[in-house]
Amino acid sequence: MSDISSSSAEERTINASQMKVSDTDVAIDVVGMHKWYGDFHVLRDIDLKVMRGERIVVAGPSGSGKSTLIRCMNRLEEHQQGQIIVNGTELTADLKRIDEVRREVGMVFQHFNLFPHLTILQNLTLAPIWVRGTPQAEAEATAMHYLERVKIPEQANKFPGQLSGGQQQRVAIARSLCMQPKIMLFDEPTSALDPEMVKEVLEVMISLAEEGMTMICVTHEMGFARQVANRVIFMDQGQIIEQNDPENFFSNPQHERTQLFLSQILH
Ligand SMILES: Nc1ncnc2c1ncn2[C@@H]1O[C@H](COP(=O)(O)OP(=O)(O)OP(=O)(O)O)[C@@H](O)[C@H]1O
Repeated sequence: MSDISSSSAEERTINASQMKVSDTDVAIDVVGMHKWYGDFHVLRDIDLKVMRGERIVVAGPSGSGKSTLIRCMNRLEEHQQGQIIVNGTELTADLKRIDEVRREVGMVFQHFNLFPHLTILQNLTLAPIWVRGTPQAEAEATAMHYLERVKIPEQANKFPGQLSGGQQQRVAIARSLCMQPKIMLFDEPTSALDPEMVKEVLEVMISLAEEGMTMICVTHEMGFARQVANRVIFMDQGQIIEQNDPENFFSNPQHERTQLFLSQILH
């Protein structure tokens, strides 16, 4: 397995100019969006346009609303004001399409959320068979393809508890890929992992980025942000207060809250 840390930035940095995106090629459009938990105004006037093929890292202090924002993008959480348009569907307006939207938007969580009593193969084929109606043999072939893709085909018949955390997270990524999503949301996918397992999960995410997957990642992995993101978004107290390409974001943060955050995590 290649060593991310020893790869040069030139080898790994993905050229933003290679992305073929235009104003009409919007994957997710969040417009004037607000969300409350009871009386608590958790997201305030969020505007965010994500183009197809973009790789966005969402950074910010604990409690700033990062997870809530991406959970709103596949309606795991409901917003109360404004619009979230995913692949052309406004999430509150067209509830009938919500299942379809969820299939187009894969999500990987901090805790892998695998069913412990099912084998890896069964975890991967469950939704394709029962949600999509895919024949079992086809679902299993697809599952094996994606297990190869995340480099653990030999684990297919084991149970989640027999795998390391890094392997379980790779299974969770493969499970999302089995639904052939157009967009992948990652909510701190490496936070629950031991340090030595972080790299193997980041490598899978990097390869997805290299293949052009639209990705929005909440992560504290600033090395990943530098290497892979073409935009870093900084949230504070429910607002996006700064966004920039990684080079400028890290070298020249504009907002004092961003400067403080970076000084705390990078030193
Ligand atoms: N279901 C909920 N009900 C009420 N408040 C919630 C709920 N979920 C999150 N919150 C609160 O909303 C705020 C934003 O939470 P969120 O998890 O989005 O932040 P975050 O930036 O992802 O934080 P972290 O980096 O610690 O995961 C926090 O103050 C949190 O306590």
